[in-house]
Amino acid sequence: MKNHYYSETPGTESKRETWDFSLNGEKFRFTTDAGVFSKKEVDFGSRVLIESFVPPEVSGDYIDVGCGYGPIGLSLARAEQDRVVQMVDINERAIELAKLNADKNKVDNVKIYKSYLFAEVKDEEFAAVITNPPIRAGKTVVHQIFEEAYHKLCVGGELWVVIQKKQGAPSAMDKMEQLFGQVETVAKKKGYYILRAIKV
Ligand SMILES: C[S@@+](CC[C@H](N)C(=O)[O-])C[C@H]1O[C@@H](n2cnc3c(N)ncnc32)[C@H](O)[C@@H]1O
Repeated sequence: MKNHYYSETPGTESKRETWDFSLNGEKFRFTTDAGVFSKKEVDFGSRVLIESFVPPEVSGDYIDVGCGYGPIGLSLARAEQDRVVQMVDINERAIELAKLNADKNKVDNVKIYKSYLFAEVKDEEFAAVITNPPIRAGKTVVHQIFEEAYHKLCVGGELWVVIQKKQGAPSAMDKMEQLFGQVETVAKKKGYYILRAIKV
């Protein structure tokens, strides 16, 4: 468990790298490290999610669950500076990097902290829950994110998920439909599905 990207404290020796990356036409400089997800470049699925995302009509904060070193949350926060984007992850090294990356990229409208799923999240009534979920943590954890997201969203709030077909997109869709009463495939690219469910 220790060396997986979803460990609380990665056992692997730190080996930080810094690189530039454009997301939705905005330039970012990210520092990543051994023991965090997709450390060489922004994950393709996360990129498709960022590019497909359409802000919900309702006002309120967003939360990026399993934020890693921060590409999704920071990109959404830069795009919508009148909202606060909360970013949580279980991996302490990822949280440290997400804070550093927020600072270096001058993104202030974020609140970044360690949390097992929503365990430390005190706020309710989010306008959007966005996640590239930790598939390797297992289906139970992924589906738990959807369940807790439903309770943490305001009416009109939206759950946005990126998931590969081969990593469980069909069962994710079933679970989201069960909880929200509907689910929509907003985009499909190279086997990655972008799913959205609205709390009505
Ligand atoms: C697929 S990665 C996505 C990371 C990041 N959002 C990105 O786009 O690069 C999933 C993330 O979920 C985190 N994670 C795993 N289990 C978790 C849990 N129980 N609670 C919170 N985060 C968790 C992992 O540490 C990892 O950073």
